[in-house]
Amino acid sequence: MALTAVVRIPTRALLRPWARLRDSALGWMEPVGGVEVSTQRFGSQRVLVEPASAAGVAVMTFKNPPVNSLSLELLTELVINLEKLENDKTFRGVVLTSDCPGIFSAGLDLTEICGRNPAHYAEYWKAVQEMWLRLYLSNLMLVAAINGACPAGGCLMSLTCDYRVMADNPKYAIGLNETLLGIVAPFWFKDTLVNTIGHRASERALQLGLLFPPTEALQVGMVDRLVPEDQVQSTALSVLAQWMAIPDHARQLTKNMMRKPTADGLLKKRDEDIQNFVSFISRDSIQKSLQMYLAKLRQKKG
Ligand SMILES: CCCCCCC/C=C/C(=O)SCCNC(=O)CCNC(=O)[C@H](O)C(C)(C)COP(=O)(O)OP(=O)(O)OC[C@H]1O[C@@H](n2cnc3c(N)ncnc32)[C@H](O)[C@@H]1OP(=O)(O)O
Repeated sequence: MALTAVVRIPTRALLRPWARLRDSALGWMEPVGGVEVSTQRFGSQRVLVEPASAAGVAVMTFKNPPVNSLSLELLTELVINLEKLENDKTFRGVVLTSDCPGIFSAGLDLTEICGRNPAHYAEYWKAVQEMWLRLYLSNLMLVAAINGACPAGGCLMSLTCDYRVMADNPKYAIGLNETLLGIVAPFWFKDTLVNTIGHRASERALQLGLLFPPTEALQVGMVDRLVPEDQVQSTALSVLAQWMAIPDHARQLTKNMMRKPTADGLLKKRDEDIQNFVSFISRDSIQKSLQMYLAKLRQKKG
């Protein structure tokens, strides 16, 4: 891939993302008798965080209607809230789920990667990398409660979790469908998939941009369990309860041992990956493909 575009990569946003967002996590920690304890509900506009009834567990719900596309704002809020959970030692496990009926996440926000300028593409891609790195290397136990469609970046987000529970509804599908949009899943998307379903299945799934209905997703190992739609979250919570029985220290070191080499692949060349993305996404032919895809999505209603 030609590396032609050279862009300044803004670091302001993601080094201290909270500096550019009004932090609406009111009541996150309140001093009680000199001890900090978690209060009932926190989070931000697009990412709600609620402690579950089981001690040590939180539910993180994405609320970015209509389709939970991964806008720059949603990505930033996700990282902020995850960091808060990581820092609050009362939490050991998190369920990730969606507030948008029938949709877990539509993946990257196409309006962030279409018709913008190179500096914006760079800032956005850095946020996507950050989301992946933070989730993939999280010390917390993460369980995805996939209660709807889960294409591309939505699928990637779920693949960073330690376990995936999906609604058994044939209307929903999950997969890395990038090639259908005329774009290429980057190597770290590919690595995450290979680590989950193996090389041969990934090769086929990535080339064909396969979106697997739940039964096939279970067969190929992309999800771990299918349950009726109204039991997705409760099942995710009961899976977490089982994982909580494992001593944290041993589990965390094991997770890190399994995942760090993959994460290092990106950590070693983050800037190069951003330059690659910007130069690829700025091509006229790629912008045309994305515009046509967006237009098709928008026409569906008409
Ligand atoms: C080296 C370079 C590498 C480049 C790598 C780039 C990696 C990219 C990863 C990605 O994630 S790209 C995004 C891929 N996502 C998709 O293909 C999903 C597209 N969306 C859908 O299939 C459907 O919307 C849905 C999620 C199945 C939901 O269907 P539903 O019928 O319920 O809703 P819609 O009417 O289709 O959509 C409502 C509304 O939302 C807009 N929209 C949908 N998806 C996106 C999106 N990803 N980004 C931005 N906007 C999206 C859609 O256009 C509709 O808008 P309006 O018509 O209401 O304006």
